Amino acid sequence: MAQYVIGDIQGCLAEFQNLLTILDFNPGTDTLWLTGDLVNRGPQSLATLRLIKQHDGCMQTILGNHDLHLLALHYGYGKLKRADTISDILNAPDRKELIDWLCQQPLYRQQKDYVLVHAGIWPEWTCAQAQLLAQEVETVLQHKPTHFFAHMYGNQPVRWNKHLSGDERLRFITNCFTRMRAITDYDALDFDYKGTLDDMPAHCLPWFKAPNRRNIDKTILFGHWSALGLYEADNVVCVDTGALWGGSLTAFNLGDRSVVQTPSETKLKFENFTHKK
Ligand SMILES: Nc1ncnc2c1ncn2[C@@H]1O[C@H](COP(=O)(O)OP(=O)(O)O)[C@@H](O)[C@H]1O
Repeated sequence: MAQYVIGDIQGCLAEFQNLLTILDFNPGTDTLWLTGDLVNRGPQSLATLRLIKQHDGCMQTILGNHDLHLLALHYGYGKLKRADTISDILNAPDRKELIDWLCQQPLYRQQKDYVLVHAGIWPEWTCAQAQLLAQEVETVLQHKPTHFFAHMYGNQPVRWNKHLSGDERLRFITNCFTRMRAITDYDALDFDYKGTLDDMPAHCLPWFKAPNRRNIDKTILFGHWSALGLYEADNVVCVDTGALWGGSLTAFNLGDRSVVQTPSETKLKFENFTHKK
């Protein structure tokens, strides 16, 4: 009856399957929370998405920025980039079923003392408020997807104001849940910084260290920030350890807070190569 949270898979199916084997994952009794970004940049986005959809009772996800990018492309918005590896999904015979299922996934999950989001929660929002704001976006995404994706891309506005309305409000909420890492000058979203905590410029702070942070009554589980890596402090746990970038895929056990990791296939191939040399 174990429950784990697993970081951004991004099409790294081999690492995901290795991790399930090490955990001795039992779909009948165990559950997974996935931090989103199931697809893109990695080698097996289509097979990963199919596997998770097939097990959606025991593998529960939320949406990350790369999942939203895939959905936007399906609805005719955004541009396929050179590094994207999601064309196989867009060309798949079961494209519609996969997209319809993905579009129904939330931005926020909560259970007992844990909350799951892809990137973070805006510091001034309590968990209860964040849950309602996520639902505002989910409602539009599920019922008016074409409208939602027509207005999703963009970095503005960078500050929260409860009077924000319409597409600007939806964009700000979506950007917090799926793209935020650092904030600048205590109250503005920063979209540039992706590096480590040690190298963060003086005018930036990670969202979870903001002095005005109000979502500290629960432990917030998130991914999205591979340079942060496994981070467990400040009432947050980051489990994105860069499976895609030669790091590892991480599972964090919500019962005893133990950690299991499996190295990325890229790293294994490199080590075998240098070993043979
Ligand atoms: N609101 C948005 N504005 C801009 N890009 C977005 C937005 N939502 C999703 N995306 C997608 O997020 C991805 C951003 O990639 P990148 O900046 O490299 O982030 P990451 O570090 O998560 O890979 C792109 O695929 C982009 O299309």
